[in-house]
Amino acid sequence: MASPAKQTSKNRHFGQSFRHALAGLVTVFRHEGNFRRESLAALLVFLAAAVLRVNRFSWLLLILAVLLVFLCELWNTIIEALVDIEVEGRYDVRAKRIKDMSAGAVLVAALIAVVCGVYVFFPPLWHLIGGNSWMI
Ligand SMILES: Nc1ncnc2c1ncn2[C@@H]1O[C@H](COP(=O)(O)OP(=O)(O)OP(=O)(O)O)[C@@H](O)[C@H]1O
Repeated sequence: MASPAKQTSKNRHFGQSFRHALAGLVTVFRHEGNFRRESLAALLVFLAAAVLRVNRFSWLLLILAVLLVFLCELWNTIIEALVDIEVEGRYDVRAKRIKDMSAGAVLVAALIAVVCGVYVFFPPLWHLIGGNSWMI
């Protein structure tokens, strides 16, 4: 997925832009342990959804929740990289604040994903263990 050597000019066509965007995703996947863990968690969530045969709306909810977490993790990685370029390894209290707020955004996205997961999986799991139907 290597890009043309040392390009700094604008991409000339959609294919080139798309290739660079894909290279960006591969870079995040290779270098960010959190992104890999979240990808694994997403796979398990989709596997559980398939096994429990959840409905179309639940699939939509799960896919959007997973994409939201990926998006926030991507932005978090971008912000960390920009901060690191700026401070060049020095301790800076503003760098700490920016990185911590950025990580906070990922946490909020993860909480939204957990709420979606509970909404989707609680009823079928409750049904599976024979719980009372008035609960759901
Ligand atoms: N230059 C800096 N100045 C001050 N604090 C910093 C600096 N760099 C990092 N930190 C602090 O250290 C923490 C870890 O920074 P690092 O860049 O390693 O993030 P990370 O481990 O990749 O985070 P995440 O788990 O969100 O991906 C930050 O959340 C921040 O609190």
